[in-house]
Amino acid sequence: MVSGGCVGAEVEVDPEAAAAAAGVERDEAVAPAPARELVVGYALTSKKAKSFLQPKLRGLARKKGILFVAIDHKRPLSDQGPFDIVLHKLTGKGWQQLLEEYREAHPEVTVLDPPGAIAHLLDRQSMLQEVSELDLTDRYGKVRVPKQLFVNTDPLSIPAAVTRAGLSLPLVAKPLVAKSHELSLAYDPTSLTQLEPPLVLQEFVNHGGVMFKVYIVGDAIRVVRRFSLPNVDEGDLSNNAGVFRFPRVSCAAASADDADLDPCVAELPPRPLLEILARELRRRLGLRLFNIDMIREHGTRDRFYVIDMNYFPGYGKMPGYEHVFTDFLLSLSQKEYKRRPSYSSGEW
Ligand SMILES: O=P(O)(O)O[C@@H]1[C@@H](OP(=O)(O)O)[C@H](OP(=O)(O)O)[C@H](O)[C@H](OP(=O)(O)O)[C@H]1OP(=O)(O)O
Ligand SMILES: Nc1ncnc2c1ncn2[C@@H]1O[C@H](COP(=O)(O)OP(=O)(O)O)[C@@H](O)[C@H]1O
Ligand SMILES: [Mg+2]
Ligand SMILES: [Mg+2]
Repeated sequence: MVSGGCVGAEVEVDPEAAAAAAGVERDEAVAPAPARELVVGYALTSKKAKSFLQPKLRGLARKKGILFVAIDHKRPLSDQGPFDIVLHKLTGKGWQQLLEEYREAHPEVTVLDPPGAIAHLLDRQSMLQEVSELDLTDRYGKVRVPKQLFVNTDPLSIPAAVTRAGLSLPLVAKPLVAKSHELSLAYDPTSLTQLEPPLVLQEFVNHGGVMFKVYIVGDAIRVVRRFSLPNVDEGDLSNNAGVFRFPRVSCAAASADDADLDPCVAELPPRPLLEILARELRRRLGLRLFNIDMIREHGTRDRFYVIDMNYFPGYGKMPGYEHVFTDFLLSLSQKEYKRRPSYSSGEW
């Protein structure tokens, strides 16, 4: 039975990430502050601006010669600025139009990230396409995508479509649009007819109730563990009928002792595997700001699944994000952008 557990509660952050947050031992070269202020225009919802532009980020940025300036997303950008970088996470045709006009007039300005690249992650079918095609297997492990099926037909025909596609229950039903977080779990064929397409149906993979949020900021990678859904066993399948909505609880960071977690479940994915995955996805997607939701198949050590990807996620919850982000912005201003990947983990 899937409980309404706190999906998303952060349970652990790597000690080294904390050290990195303190700026104690960081192994990447910190780009020197620019001669003049680096002006970063931002176009974000008020919720996003509040969660991302925390005082600790603004303060450190100021010290490093970086100035965040709000963009009026209803006026031409050329009448505002000048900007060195435009940072955005807004939808809407009006904004896209203004941004494209600005990019044509100002190719020298870095846009984080280009709308065409962001588009890959806006729906739950295309978002995992590159991971699926990459089919990463190396000596550190294997990274795949669960079997999934896009359905946009009469709900009564979903059970037959699932059978034809060879998907096994239980299935996670996810709205096609990534911004919608109304997810549910279907245990039996009949419950599939209660679903509301368009949806992506994804095989549920047992993963011991812990997932990994892999945050990417340029070359930098940070991994945190979050509580996730518990395993589903045969009993659940036979004792449950119907569709179970599970709450999207994006809990604030909560520290918890690793000892509470089975080490086989809680061990972070191998660093070299994440570095290859991140490098490949940056290249294939043309994105610098995204995260990867990853789970380890229960009972295995090195078989992983990517179940979700997000553009410009909640970096404010990532310990030390203010250091990672300001170094990244400075590296862009140097235009060399030759940092060694910075990685912090308590276990690598
Ligand atoms: O705000 P937060 O901190 O919950 O961040 C959300 C992300 O949570 P996470 O960083 O992964 O823990 C969240 O990630 P999940 O989809 O929950 O895995 C999304 O990226 C969400 O953006 P959107 O609503 O899908 O456009 C993010 O919301 P926005 O604030 O970017 O709208
Ligand atoms: N295929 C899956 N197998 C197991 N658990 C899953 C699967 N897909 C999603 N989940 C669980 O549901 C949560 C939310 O799913 P996700 O695809 O990340 O949607 P959202 O974009 O709302 O975060 C995940 O963090 C994980 O706990
Ligand atoms: Mg997710
Ligand atoms: Mg998501």
